Amino acid sequence: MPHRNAEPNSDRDRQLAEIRRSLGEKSLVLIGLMGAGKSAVGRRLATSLNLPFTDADSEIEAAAGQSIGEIFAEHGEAYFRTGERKVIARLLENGPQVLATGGGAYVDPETRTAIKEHGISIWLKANLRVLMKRVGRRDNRPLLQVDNPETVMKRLMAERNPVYAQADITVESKEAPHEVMVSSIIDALSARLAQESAGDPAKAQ
Ligand SMILES: Nc1ncnc2c1ncn2[C@@H]1O[C@H](COP(=O)(O)OP(=O)(O)O)[C@@H](O)[C@H]1O
Ligand SMILES: O=C(O)C1=C[C@@H](OP(=O)(O)O)[C@@H](O)[C@H](O)C1
Ligand SMILES: [Mg+2]
Repeated sequence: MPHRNAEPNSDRDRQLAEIRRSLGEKSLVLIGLMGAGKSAVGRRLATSLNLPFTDADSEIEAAAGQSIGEIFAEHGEAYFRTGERKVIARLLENGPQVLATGGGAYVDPETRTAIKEHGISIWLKANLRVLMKRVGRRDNRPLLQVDNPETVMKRLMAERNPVYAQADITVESKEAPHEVMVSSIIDALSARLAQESAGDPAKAQ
């Protein structure tokens, strides 16, 4: 029954078009801890919204001509953070897009201010068990190349979660297919837009 199938699709299309329109030149910026799904889910979110996708870590690697691991090993974390700050400031000029940041980016006050100015931030919030399960698959995160990565992750959660909580939108990153995460993000964005257009004073701060 083409008519019955067409209705939900066009509703979805309208929802996606409304999000794109409301963004203007702003970027959707994914923040959260290592393993939250910023890169993997961000890429699919961009496809759904028909927006370009950018991964800040890949851009840092391209600018440096080195992998994140090499940058940390050869120059140290402070050098990486300086590059990250510069690269994200540059990338934020290219909206609209979906921008996946590395886990430490939003914790930097300058980068956080730039994201607030040029983006809508989305915190993918996951619990320790989910994060550890996901980061265990690859060894490309220098901060976790230690004897007890779970201790480091716990410390980072304690330090960073209160900062991530400043995000415009929080979406729980659960054990669900990537596409389910994309739908949750799109619904959360739509709900926020609806609140904004209704002039919710809680959103005017
Ligand atoms: N919702 C999800 N369900 C299952 N696996 C996921 C989900 N989100 C991300 N992953 C997987 O977890 C790993 C880490 O995800 P990634 O996007 O690299 O995280 P981040 O960029 O936030 O560090 C990848 O293998 C990714 O495919
Ligand atoms: O949390 C962090 O400080 C980091 C997260 C990594 O990105 P992901 O969050 O995409 O893994 C990467 O930027 C670097 O290893 C440092
Ligand atoms: Mg990533």
